[in-house]
Amino acid sequence: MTIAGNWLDWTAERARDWIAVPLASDDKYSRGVLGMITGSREYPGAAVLGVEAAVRTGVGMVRYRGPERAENLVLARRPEIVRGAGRVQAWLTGSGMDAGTRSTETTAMVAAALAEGLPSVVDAGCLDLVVGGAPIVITPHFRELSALLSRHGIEATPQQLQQAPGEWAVRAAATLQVTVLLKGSVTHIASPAGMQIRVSGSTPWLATAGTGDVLGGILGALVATHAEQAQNDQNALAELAATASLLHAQAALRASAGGPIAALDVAEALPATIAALLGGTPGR
Ligand SMILES: NC(=O)C1=CN([C@@H]2O[C@H](COP(=O)(O)OP(=O)(O)OC[C@H]3O[C@@H](n4cnc5c(N)ncnc54)[C@H](OP(=O)(O)O)[C@@H]3O)[C@@H](O)[C@H]2O)[C@@H](O)CC1
Ligand SMILES: Nc1ncnc2c1ncn2[C@@H]1O[C@H](COP(=O)(O)OP(=O)(O)O)[C@@H](O)[C@H]1O
Repeated sequence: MTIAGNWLDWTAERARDWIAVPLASDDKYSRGVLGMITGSREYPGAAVLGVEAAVRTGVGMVRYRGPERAENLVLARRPEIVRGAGRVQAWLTGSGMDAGTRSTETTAMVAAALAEGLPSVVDAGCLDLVVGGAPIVITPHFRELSALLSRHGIEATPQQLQQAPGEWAVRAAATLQVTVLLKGSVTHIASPAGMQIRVSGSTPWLATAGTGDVLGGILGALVATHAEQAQNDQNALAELAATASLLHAQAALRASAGGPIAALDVAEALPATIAALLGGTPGR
């Protein structure tokens, strides 16, 4: 473990502790159910990417709610997914949505989901719906965080955020009172309680469309499988976020092997990445 300044550099050893390995006594519900409200008519593919990543990370079940086209694509790719309303342990919302074109019905559905107070991951097109003080982790890139801060009266360009990502992640967590995962070549995670974690060692081949949607799915699955801890402790949410980012980076390295990758390749590399992280012991 390295701590540079106030930043804790996240390691595989620490990430390992946040993989919920199922026990003989588990069933799908005891492992945790992730509710996903993602995708839109404009971006149906983002729903597929997030669902694939969540399933490949390991979760008891995914319940998906979204527009018909996205739902059809999700089910065509992953028949394991259950559609419609139902009980969940955590939510992932916003990937593949645009706050500017989001329907009133979708806005109401996401607001109701977040109002349940369950631990939630909020991405892209639902960042405007975040309420401080809840067990929420947001996953913006620089443009998204710049726009979100502006809603709270703080003006900073995406370029300014990129020049000092750690400082801005900390400031955003304090202002918004949620855990912030600020994406970049180095990803910075800050909790309102003051935890600061950095994840590096990825590959620039990750700079391709849809990899952020994959990260959302990974984090959603990790939160759903640790719902109780995430509910009660913003620092647990920060450690889960760091673990998701580390898995994302390692899956990208595995999928890339030095060459180009597509977002779905990263999701598909997750099971082998997780097995390697756990030490490759079957049944561990
Ligand atoms: N497969 C899927 O379903 C995918 C779905 N996705 C989903 O898409 C949603 C929006 O996410 P995002 O990151 O694209 O949004 P955002 O920060 O508003 O960026 C817009 C900015 O980019 C700029 N810009 C555009 N084109 C440019 C160009 N050629 N060269 C240079 N600049 C260019 C544009 O600038 P402008 O054209 O206005 O000058 C504007 O500033 C989100 O829900 C995400 O989940 C993605 O994950 C991808 C895969
Ligand atoms: N140059 C880079 N090096 C390493 N990782 C990167 C780089 N650029 C982007 N990433 C990672 O790729 C992902 C891109 O996410 P995002 O910007 O939301 O894309 P999208 O909206 O297309 O899914 C993030 O996890 C980010 O940390």
